[in-house]
Amino acid sequence: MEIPIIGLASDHAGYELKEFIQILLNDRDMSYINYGTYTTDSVDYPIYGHKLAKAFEKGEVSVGIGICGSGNGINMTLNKHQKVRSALCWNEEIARLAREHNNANVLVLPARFLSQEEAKKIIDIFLNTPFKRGNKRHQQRIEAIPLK
Ligand SMILES: O=C(CO)[C@H](O)[C@H](O)[C@H](O)COP(=O)(O)O
Repeated sequence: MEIPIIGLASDHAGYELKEFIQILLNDRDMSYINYGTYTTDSVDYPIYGHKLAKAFEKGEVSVGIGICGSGNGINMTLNKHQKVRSALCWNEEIARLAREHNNANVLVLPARFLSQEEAKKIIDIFLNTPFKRGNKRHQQRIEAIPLK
């Protein structure tokens, strides 16, 4: 089984949650690369969303976690990239569906609207739920997303 390398990216609003996530991943001996931001100074989320998406497209990481205040800005940025299916998840059920139905490869968290404990549960669901690979309708819909 492929051991995932997780790419992390956030703006200033997501910095603290990203720090927490790194502790969580360290505790679990999981590999990750942090693409910034590296301080709480105000920055623009597109810079970090594009960094994470490019790393994903180059194969440096096989799954991503993006974070900003509401989640919307970094999610919009990530989804501009053809190979990325980024899902904004604010509870466990949305995270489970993002994997089972959408085969999302990047999880986006809204840092200003989640506790660390909620984020931890969402991350666990996202990383451990498989796509319903044999399901024709979900597969067809995913294949129809990219612009031809
Ligand atoms: O893109 C966003 C909103 O859709 C993110 O939540 C940003 O983190 C947020 O806009 C940052 O806000 P700030 O007032 O500059 O801290």
